[in-house]
Amino acid sequence: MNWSNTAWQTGSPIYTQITQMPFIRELISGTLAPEKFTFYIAQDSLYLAGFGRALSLIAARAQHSAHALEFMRFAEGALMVEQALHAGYVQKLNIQPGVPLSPTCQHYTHYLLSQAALAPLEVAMAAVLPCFWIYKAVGDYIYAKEQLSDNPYQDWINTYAGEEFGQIVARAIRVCDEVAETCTPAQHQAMTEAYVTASKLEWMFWDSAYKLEEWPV
Ligand SMILES: Cc1ncc(C[n+]2csc(CCO)c2C)c(N)n1
Repeated sequence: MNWSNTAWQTGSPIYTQITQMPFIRELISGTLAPEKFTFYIAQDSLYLAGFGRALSLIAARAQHSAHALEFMRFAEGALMVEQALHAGYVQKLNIQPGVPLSPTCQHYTHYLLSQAALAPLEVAMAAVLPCFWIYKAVGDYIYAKEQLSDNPYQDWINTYAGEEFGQIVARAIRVCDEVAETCTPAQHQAMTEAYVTASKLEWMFWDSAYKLEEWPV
């Protein structure tokens, strides 16, 4: 069995819980409070800036040039989405520059950056995989469930359910599996642990937007 099959099976309860979160249910029904969506977009823009750099670090550390190139493209994709958010939503929603990272956004972004810089390469690759894979699955889930023709969040919903994003995700899974083929069972275990941790942080990211999370002090 590929490593990615084990990872998906291990992380699937977290994926299922994400689909049942109020943020996702209300995105589907179009009833999500605008300030929660705005909070999410502002934090996601900050997240993507860090995520793109984490992907670049992994690209620099990759053993094979083909894998380095893939991660460079992923990094470019993340930063392009960040720029597109700026050009579109950040202006439309009047998000002010200088918004601080929420505690969860800080935790998630810096977890990925530290894994990308310091963890064994295969673990770093596994840590960034839920950002691709869980997002794709959640995007498809929302797209399939959503019934409104005038959902105010339709543009966002279309971004991640598309075929183009599906191909990027498939490539990220393939690189992880190619690297995992050369790894020991102990290394597979460490990869799966990083995958599950990042999956939990995906859950927390949605939760923090729903709660409009603030620093306690
Ligand atoms: C918290 C959070 N997690 C994942 C994504 C999804 N995502 C955005 S860019 C990109 C890679 C493109 O090469 C992926 C997978 C997100 N937006 N926000």
